[in-house]
Amino acid sequence: MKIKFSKMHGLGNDFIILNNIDLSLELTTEIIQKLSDRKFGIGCDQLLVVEPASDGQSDFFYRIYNSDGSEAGQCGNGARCFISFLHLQGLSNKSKVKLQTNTRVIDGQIINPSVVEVNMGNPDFKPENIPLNLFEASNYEFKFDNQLIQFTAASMGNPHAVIRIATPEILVDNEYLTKIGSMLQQSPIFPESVNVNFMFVENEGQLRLCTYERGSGLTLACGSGACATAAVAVRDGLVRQKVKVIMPGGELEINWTDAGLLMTGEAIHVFDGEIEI
Ligand SMILES: N[C@H](CCC[C@H](N)C(=O)O)C(=O)O
Repeated sequence: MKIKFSKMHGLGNDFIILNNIDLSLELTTEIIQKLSDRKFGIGCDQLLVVEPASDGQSDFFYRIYNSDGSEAGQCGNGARCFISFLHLQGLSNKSKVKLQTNTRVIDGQIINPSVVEVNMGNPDFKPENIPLNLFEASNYEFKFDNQLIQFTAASMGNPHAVIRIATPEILVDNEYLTKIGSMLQQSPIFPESVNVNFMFVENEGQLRLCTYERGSGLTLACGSGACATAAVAVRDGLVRQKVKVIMPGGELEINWTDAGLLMTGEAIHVFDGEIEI
């Protein structure tokens, strides 16, 4: 079966986007892994699928798969590209769009053809909603190479752990990030695994972030990670409510308003294609 796709990215966090509004596509884990494979397929961090909404209030269902085939409840950079895709494909001409995921409903707005703002909602710090098998606390700690490492946890509709690092050099030590990230992901305290965010606070208006994502590993940017990290930093009094989050692939503006965490950033169309599945 031949299928059409769009390739898009937000700050180098890259996506294959498919239109499955008629629910004709049978996307097995094997097909998702093959499409996501950067050698044998098209290649992406996440595969995003347009489906009809089922909640009676949203415009579309926004389904999210990681490159390993696992399904996720949120993808911030992907949401901006998904909304831009809806316009590029003529699936919507509304400047404001409501999206249903399997964990949350989010509202997005086209600012211009390559910039989208999404209200990602509020963080949920309750361990049972992350999920995290620990008692409620603002900080948790674990041992790594005889070093005590602290983290906090929040859900943005997908699970996030946030580790504050002392020097920005750690953000380019991919071996260290991968070791810690995969260790936390495999820990029984995160029964649904976790996206691991490494945060360096530059000043009260700027954070640096690198994320070891659940199901995709190190990515160039993570929108839901930027939101979870900004929320933790604001809650801990480290930054102002409106903060620039700088990641290897670029930067996002995160503004924690009374309405929720507003994430504004690019949504870039790279190419369209067809592939046999
Ligand atoms: N890149 C995404 C994160 C995908 C989340 C996924 N890795 C998971 O929760 O399993 C973002 O921009 O928010």
